[in-house]
Amino acid sequence: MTSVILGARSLSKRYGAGIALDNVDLDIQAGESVAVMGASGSGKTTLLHTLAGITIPDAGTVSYSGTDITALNETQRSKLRRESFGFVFQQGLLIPELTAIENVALALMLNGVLRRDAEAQSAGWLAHLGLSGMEGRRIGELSGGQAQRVAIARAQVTGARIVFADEPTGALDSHTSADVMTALLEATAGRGHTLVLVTHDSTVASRCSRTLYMHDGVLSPALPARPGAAPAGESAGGSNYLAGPR
Ligand SMILES: Nc1ncnc2c1ncn2[C@@H]1O[C@H](COP(=O)(O)OP(=O)(O)OP(=O)(O)O)[C@@H](O)[C@H]1O
Repeated sequence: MTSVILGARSLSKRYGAGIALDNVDLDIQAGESVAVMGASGSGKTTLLHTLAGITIPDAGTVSYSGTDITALNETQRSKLRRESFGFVFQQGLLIPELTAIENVALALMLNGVLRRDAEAQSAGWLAHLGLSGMEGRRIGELSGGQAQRVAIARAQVTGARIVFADEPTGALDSHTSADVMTALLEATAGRGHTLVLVTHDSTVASRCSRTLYMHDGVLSPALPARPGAAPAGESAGGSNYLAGPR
């Protein structure tokens, strides 16, 4: 038995004359790890942000556990993001002035957890991710891979059912990248949670249970045969519907 946790229907998004999402349909099952690959500018980040309720599509819907998040107002969407989603981005989301444990605990404190309890839970996650003894270091005092593990701890400490990761290993060497992917997969799909990640790295994508490709805003389960060709698997005039594994 499968359960769709995140579903997109007929998503379209334009920026001026450019099309970032072109009639995208997608179902993601709980517990899946889905990698989205594709050329620069093909629409991967726009898709990730739209699925996460950060960007509102021009047309189409995104439903999370049966709720149409495109119909929620900004306050409701921020609450949903805070409580149910986690984010691991290549840069920008960790606060450099705070220590590792403060960065993780902040996610809980924003949900009303008292600092002492928040830090206790955060210490558990940091230890789980191999960062014992580094709780008091500021982000700049950590390596790239250690900082990404702090970001994974922060994304998971609230019990997020879906983690969205944009190039989570983009700045890391291949060894550290493999370690971060192991941590990210264990913290998400390993616990029955869901991971949606954007990557340019086919080795990273191969660690996920499914890889999708963006090409000029069109989502496909297979690489386009050649630049400019219609993505394989998409019949002429057919639907771009991508169901998860059954
Ligand atoms: N806020 C924005 N304003 C204008 N155009 C945008 C905006 N965000 C994205 N775009 C455009 O939409 C298209 C898709 O961008 P997006 O960032 O989703 O691509 P991407 O596949 O993630 O690229 P990359 O791999 O380089 O990060 C690009 O042509 C981009 O220039």
